[in-house]
Amino acid sequence: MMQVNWLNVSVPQSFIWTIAIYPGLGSSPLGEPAADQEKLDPNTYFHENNLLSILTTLFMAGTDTTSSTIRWAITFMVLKPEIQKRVHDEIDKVIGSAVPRIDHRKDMPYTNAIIHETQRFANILPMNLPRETTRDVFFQGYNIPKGTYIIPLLESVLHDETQFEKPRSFYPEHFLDSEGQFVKRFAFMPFSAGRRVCVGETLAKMELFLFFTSLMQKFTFRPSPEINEFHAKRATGLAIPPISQKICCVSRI
Ligand code: HEM
Repeated sequence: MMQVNWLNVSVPQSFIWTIAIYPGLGSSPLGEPAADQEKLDPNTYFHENNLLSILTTLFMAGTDTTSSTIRWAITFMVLKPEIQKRVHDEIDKVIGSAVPRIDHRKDMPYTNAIIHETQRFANILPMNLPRETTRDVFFQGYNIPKGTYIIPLLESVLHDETQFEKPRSFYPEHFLDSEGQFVKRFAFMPFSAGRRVCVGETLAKMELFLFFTSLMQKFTFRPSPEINEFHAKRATGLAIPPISQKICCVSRI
């Protein structure tokens, strides 16, 4: 409650604040009559069980996915030193020694293409998330009864040969036009699509750009001399990372 002295209580300060503190102050964020007792009822939105559940979901959905993608990006840089060099060149030209910012992205089509191609090719959530129909559905000639489990395989779009020239290769040109400018692809759906699309998509895209460029700005990645052959093999997990392999991070500074 210390915060209340200096916060403007009519302006929600954060998600946690909105659910955990605001309703107790006298009115809900929606301007409805407040309810301290609402916070005590486990069936209401403002109960702390709900807050805990939402935050756990955000952490679970938001950490492994992003870190697995970064691990794939580094793996591809180790395997493709000529591509790594082009990313380094673009970082040196656009960012230099500054701290990477999200507004650098629009001037970095090659790096942006690498991140998109990493997500497309690595396909870290091939089984997506299972969903269930809430009513009978007729879709593309099929009757799908209410209560059917649906597992939309993202590979069917991410590796679709009618959509990508070289679906089974790491090929950044999938996201570049003939002028070297970044191009969006309709079939790029690592975050799925529709009403249940990943709620963290925008945050994840910002994180991927900032983490990847920060790492690449500071290091050159090479296979460790201790290992004979470096692979892009899939490990297991919900968000599938590459297998663990030793690499050398050579400082560029
Ligand atoms: C590279 C990073 C990420 C990828 C590839 C990814 C991908 C996905 C996919 C495919 C889904 C399922 C969508 C569907 O069922 O159709 C999903 C759901 C979800 N994602 Fe992400 N995600 C990423 C990062 C994040 C981040 C950073 C957050 C939040 C901090 C997040 C939060 C969620 C949540 C809460 C759901 C469940 C949404 C729902 O059930 O309606 N994700 N994500």
